[in-house]
Amino acid sequence: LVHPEFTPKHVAIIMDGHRRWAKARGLPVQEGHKFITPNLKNICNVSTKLGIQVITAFAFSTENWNRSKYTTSFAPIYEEVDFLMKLFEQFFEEFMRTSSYDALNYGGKYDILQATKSIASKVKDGLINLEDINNKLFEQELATKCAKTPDLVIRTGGEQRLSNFLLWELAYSELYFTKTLFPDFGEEPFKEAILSFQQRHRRFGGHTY
Ligand SMILES: CC(C)CCOP(=O)(O)OP(=O)(O)O
Ligand SMILES: [Mg+2]
Repeated sequence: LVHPEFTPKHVAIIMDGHRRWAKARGLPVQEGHKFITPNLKNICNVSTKLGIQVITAFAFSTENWNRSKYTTSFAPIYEEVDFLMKLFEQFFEEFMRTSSYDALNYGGKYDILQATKSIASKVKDGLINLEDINNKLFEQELATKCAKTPDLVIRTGGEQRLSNFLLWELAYSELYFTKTLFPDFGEEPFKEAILSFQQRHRRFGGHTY
């Protein structure tokens, strides 16, 4: 990697392409999802070596609840979702000690709306004044607390969209899209994303060349 001093401190990852990977091999979709834990573990280990402090992985969105829902006479069955939830339980058991955290049942618009409602009710109750509302106060109301905005967001699987992920936090993050499906997203493709970041010229809307 060139310029190690320009390594991003916070990398967000939209893990995508699990089902396509499985279908291309004639496997059940769960075989694609199974790569979440080992690949994230690998990415966290590589990140530690590179000096990346935080990994935020988009693991399950508020919209993902509608997956493989079919109803029996008793109740809706969420086969794929149940499998993913069990996978996340295993993930948290393995990962509680690292600084990676998972965006689970997360939606950017939902988070912005709940922060807005919380602030509005505090203004109504006289706890804060309108003139107190600024970026810092708003960010404290977000579930993510906007602790550290991602320097880089990577999306695997070929799509080039944010899918309602970290809509406030990604204001000036560098975007990196790769066709590589997440099950194939190992150390080398991850390092290619970091190398691409290191060659960017971030201006944050400010100074010109
Ligand atoms: C829920 C999420 C981690 C799964 C990401 O992969 P995916 O199921 O969207 O896979 P496809 O984009 O290939 O359908
Ligand atoms: Mg997908």
